[in-house]
Amino acid sequence: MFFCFMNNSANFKSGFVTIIGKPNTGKSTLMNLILGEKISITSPKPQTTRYAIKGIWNTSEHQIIFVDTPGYLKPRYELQEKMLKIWHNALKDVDLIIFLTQIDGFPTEYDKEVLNQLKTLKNPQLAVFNKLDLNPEVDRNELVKYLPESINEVFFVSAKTGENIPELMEAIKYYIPFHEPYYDNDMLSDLPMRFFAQEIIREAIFHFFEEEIPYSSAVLIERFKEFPDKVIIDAVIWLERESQKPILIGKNGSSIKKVREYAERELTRFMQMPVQVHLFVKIKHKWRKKQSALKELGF
Ligand SMILES: Nc1nc2c(ncn2[C@@H]2O[C@H](COP(=O)(O)OP(=O)(O)OP(=O)(O)O)[C@@H](O)[C@H]2O)c(=O)[nH]1
Repeated sequence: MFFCFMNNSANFKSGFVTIIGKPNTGKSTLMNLILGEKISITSPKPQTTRYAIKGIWNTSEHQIIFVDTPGYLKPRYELQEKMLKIWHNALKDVDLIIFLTQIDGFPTEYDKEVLNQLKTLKNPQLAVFNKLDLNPEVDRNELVKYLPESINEVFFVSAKTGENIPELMEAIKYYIPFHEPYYDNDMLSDLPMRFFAQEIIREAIFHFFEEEIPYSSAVLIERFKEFPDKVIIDAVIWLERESQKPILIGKNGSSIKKVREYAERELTRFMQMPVQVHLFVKIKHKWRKKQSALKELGF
């Protein structure tokens, strides 16, 4: 972690914001929109975010650090237990909690459970109803009735079209305390590039495959070598069963080639230099259910 004290904390604001809510409500999309850079993965399938990812929003007067938490869910197996722990940790000690939900179907049992947890917390809280573009005529008063008193302000936005996002961004700045910046101000994230490489490869797998393969895959970067003119990355994709291997690889390697090409394109764009990705597929039997395997894979 880098600290820098160039700014006078008397008028500089800095703090931590966590975005919580049901999977697939648009947490990653919202954070990427605010930060103006793609640093957390997005996909139309739920639960693609397994980590608390920090992204940093720097302005001349603010430094706001976002923790993009996994969707809250009741643990069913070992991996989800870990995700729930990450979720709880992300709530502790943050300066602002953004409860993100989508207008359609609100309040789900899920929303009610999360809002019940929020009631007990003292941090400032914003409720954000996303996907306004899909329900522009919604009766807002009807929805607001379900919110607890712990919520300070309510916003109706579209992370897709950007509607009402500037107003939300102003509110975020307002609730952040006066404090010197926590990080060097040209940093977008304190996560190493190899973490992004891992996430982008996972995103590619979510993009090209159905249900079973993405949820059974873990990606581990084995080599990340930076040269003056390019970056070379070797990554292993761990699957749970032998039978999944031919699916991921595809006929004559056609499917895994798509994953590789997607990852190379996205990483080249992000790192602004050519990136070569080499992928290897291996099996770790039922890794999602084994404590030791989860540890080895970095969970
Ligand atoms: N129409 C519409 N779609 C949106 C909006 N915001 C996000 N989406 C879509 O909703 C899907 C889920 O978005 P994500 O940002 O991945 O959701 P998330 O909450 O981070 O999901 P998890 O990682 O599963 O927790 C994607 O297909 C987005 O493109 C919005 O304002 N309007």
